[in-house]
Amino acid sequence: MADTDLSAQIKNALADVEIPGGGDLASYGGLSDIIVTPGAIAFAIAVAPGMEAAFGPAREQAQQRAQALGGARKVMVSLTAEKSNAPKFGHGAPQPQGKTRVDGVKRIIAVGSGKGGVGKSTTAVNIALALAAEGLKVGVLDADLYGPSVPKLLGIEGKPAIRDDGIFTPHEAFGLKVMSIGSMLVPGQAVVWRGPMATSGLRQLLRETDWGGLDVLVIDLPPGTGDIHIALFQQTVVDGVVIVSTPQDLALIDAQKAIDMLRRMSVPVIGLVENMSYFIAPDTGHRYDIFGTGGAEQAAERLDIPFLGPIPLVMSIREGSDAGAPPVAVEPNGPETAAYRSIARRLLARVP
Ligand SMILES: Nc1ncnc2c1ncn2[C@@H]1O[C@H](COP(=O)(O)OP(=O)(O)OP(=O)(O)O)[C@@H](O)[C@H]1O
Repeated sequence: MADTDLSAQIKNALADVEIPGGGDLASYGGLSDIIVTPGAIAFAIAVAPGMEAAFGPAREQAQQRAQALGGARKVMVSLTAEKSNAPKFGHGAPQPQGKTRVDGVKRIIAVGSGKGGVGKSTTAVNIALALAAEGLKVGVLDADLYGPSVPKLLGIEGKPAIRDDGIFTPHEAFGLKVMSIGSMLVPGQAVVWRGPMATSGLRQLLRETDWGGLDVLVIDLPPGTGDIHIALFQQTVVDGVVIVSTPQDLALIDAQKAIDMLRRMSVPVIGLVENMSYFIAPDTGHRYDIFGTGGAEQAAERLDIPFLGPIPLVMSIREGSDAGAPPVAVEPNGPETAAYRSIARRLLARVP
């Protein structure tokens, strides 16, 4: 059945769901679009602040109706309450209330960037592998809704398994437990996963996955600063964020914005990684500082955050990434692996 037909059928079924104060859910103004993908159904019910509990039974029934029609798809129905007074953040502001840890995950490290295409996902995956090489149990959550590339980087295909109780069983690759928001999307559909939909999707991937006891979960964030970041940092204890930048100035200015946001939200910045920092000639092994290296290190100093290290621009990183064979896993003795491992060790020194 076409996704649009199923979406319409679900909406019809919601006409039987009564909401507090009278009326039915299908005609309720707070019901979002119903998004249907090959693996998931997602929609949100926006309610007035304080009405979350009253709407609980309606959400439950909506979930059941959608599940009955959706077959094996994972159903995500979220209740969202718009806060009338948006929280204010500032330097040294108290942590927003309600941040919790994720069951079975000791530490969460997020990897972000000011802009896209700087190699954030590549860095996130290889840092995760480098942490695993230190003997830690590591997972990766790809939260980059607008360009989920972790499955390709780790050679993962298909959807994660879902247990009878609705909990995801993550993929496994090179010893990592892996979940990607990409497996819930169909190409071109990311744009409709806005606001509450995207954030509730992320929340479920994070909290309804059997991570099986991790020392560290590495989250690959979308580039920039958006809804996903704000929701994650408000709801979940993130132990620190690594910012990836390239040496070019523009990327650094964008990185600065990301760092400002983290400070305003009282999320610790672990440090800055300079990706594609210098070029190693494959034939001679010579190093060339093609962009004038050191920009990120100086920027880190200026911003008063630690510099975690440079990663070279090397063909093997690109080729290995495209082939689902990340260098840290497949070339444990290569120079690029040494760069990632040194960054991982500096990172560990900053996150207890
Ligand atoms: N150090 C590197 N050397 C060579 N190529 C690299 C390096 N880092 C990343 N790349 C390549 O650059 C491209 C972009 O990398 P990646 O997808 O990790 O970026 P991103 O910042 O996550 O992008 P997006 O914002 O689109 O998610 C990929 O083709 C990747 O293989």
